[in-house]
Amino acid sequence: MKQVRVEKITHSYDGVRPAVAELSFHINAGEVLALIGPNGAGKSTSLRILATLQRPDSGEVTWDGRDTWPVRQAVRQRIGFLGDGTGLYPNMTAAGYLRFFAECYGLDDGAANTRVAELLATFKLSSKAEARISDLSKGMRQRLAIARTLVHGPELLLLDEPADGLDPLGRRQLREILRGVANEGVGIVVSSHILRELDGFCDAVALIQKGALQVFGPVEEVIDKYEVARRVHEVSVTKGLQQAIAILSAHEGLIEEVLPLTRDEQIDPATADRGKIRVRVRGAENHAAKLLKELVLADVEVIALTRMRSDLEDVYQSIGRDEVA
Ligand SMILES: Nc1ncnc2c1ncn2[C@@H]1O[C@H](COP(=O)(O)OP(=O)(O)OP(=O)(O)O)[C@@H](O)[C@H]1O
Repeated sequence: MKQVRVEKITHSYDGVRPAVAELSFHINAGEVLALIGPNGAGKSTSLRILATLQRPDSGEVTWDGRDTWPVRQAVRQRIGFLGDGTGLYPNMTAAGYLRFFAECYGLDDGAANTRVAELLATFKLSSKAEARISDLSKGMRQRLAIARTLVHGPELLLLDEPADGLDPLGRRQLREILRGVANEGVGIVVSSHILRELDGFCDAVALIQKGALQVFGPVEEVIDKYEVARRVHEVSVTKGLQQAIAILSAHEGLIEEVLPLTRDEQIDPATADRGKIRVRVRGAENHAAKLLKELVLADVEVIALTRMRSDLEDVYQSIGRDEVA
């Protein structure tokens, strides 16, 4: 497939309140689309409809312009789907589990063994091939569940909250793996209610809220459209706070907050010598670097300068939503 389009899908489970309403977005081959929204926004419903597991009340999902519902059996062969829960069998070995699915998809012994070995290697599970699933860590189990969705070489991968519960290292590994899968031409839709999980690795983003689309487009366009021109940074100062406030006010004029360095401290922002300043910094990262240099040259003791929010979080803030973590 080249492009999958969700065209004005509306679906209600109770016939009263729509779980998704007039939702439209698309995914191109080789792209990662982040489907973001708070709990209950309609992400899982959208993914199930995309997977042809549920028929929308109205609207359609098309593959290269053709409605998928009449040909759903064939389309399902071309989709990898990870829904709520991993669907792992705890008593199987990692390799046995993948081989089982490879056989379900009709691969012969030789092809199945090759595919299983490839997937175990891609998902960094080769050393655990003969380990029982119940003995794997959460991150490994999650990787195995995703590996299973790729056994049959799908063209579209639909993953419902795949990063849920993974630690930062697990999330980074997952991103790298999915980026690699997308680079081979697979279109990927990943849902999450946590913006930070998906920032920096998806190509396009669809933000949904109460079943309705708020924003859709390539990440860069969305960021430009919502004029995320100023990024919130936190400057931690152990000496020279007033000097730092003066410099940052003169340059940026947008100090959001002055806070104590630690929770136990109480400070008066007008007189304190140490503290944290939250400031909206204009433009690219190198602008922050220039400010840092100026602070240091003015003898301000800066112990850290950290970006507080990701670009997508700033987009979300600028459309006035706060339900996404
Ligand atoms: N099988 C179902 N029967 C009845 N209502 C449902 C069903 N599945 C979802 N809903 C309702 O549809 C709406 C959208 O739910 P959905 O699971 O698609 O959202 P979500 O964004 O995936 O949420 P979460 O992040 O909590 O998984 C919610 O109001 C939910 O209660």
